[in-house]
Amino acid sequence: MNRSIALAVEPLTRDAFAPFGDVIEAASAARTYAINAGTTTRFHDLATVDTDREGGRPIVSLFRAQPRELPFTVTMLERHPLGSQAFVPVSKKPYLVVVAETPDAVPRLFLARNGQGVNYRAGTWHHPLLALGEVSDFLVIDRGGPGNNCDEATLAATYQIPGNLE
Ligand SMILES: NC(=O)N[C@@H](O)C(=O)O
Ligand code: NI
Repeated sequence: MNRSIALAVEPLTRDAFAPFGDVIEAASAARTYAINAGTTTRFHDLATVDTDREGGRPIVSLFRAQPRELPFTVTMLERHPLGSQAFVPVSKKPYLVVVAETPDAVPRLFLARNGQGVNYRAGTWHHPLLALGEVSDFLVIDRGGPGNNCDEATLAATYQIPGNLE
């Protein structure tokens, strides 16, 4: 059995996540401006929802995720070739994001905190939702429609998410 490779956790930032998609947070807004007579601030255009391929449409769902036990072994990744997929936490609980350029590349492990959301670009290899600590709700914006929109890959190596993420 091959040894499992330890992953180093990185803070989730717009620039670090750029190869994989968007970070949904106020700090990532290209444009921020007051609306509604100054009673509201708009953090504009944080992510691109790309769901129209092959007759798809954007849908909004709620995911209620059970927390994962750490340490956790990453053995598979998935991608959605026909559309983007965004996760916005309803709470401020941290959660984990695992992405990779290809199934053969060493994955990147990001810690999302303080309500940060992510939008996986269509085709981005990622691990299914990894909530931490308690049952966590996420608003999910992704593609509804015909066709296969989920490819899974069993990884040639396995990767360890450590128990202590601090
Ligand atoms: N299966 C499903 O809708 N969820 C996954 O795509 C995920 O990334 O969590
Ligand atoms: Ni997914």
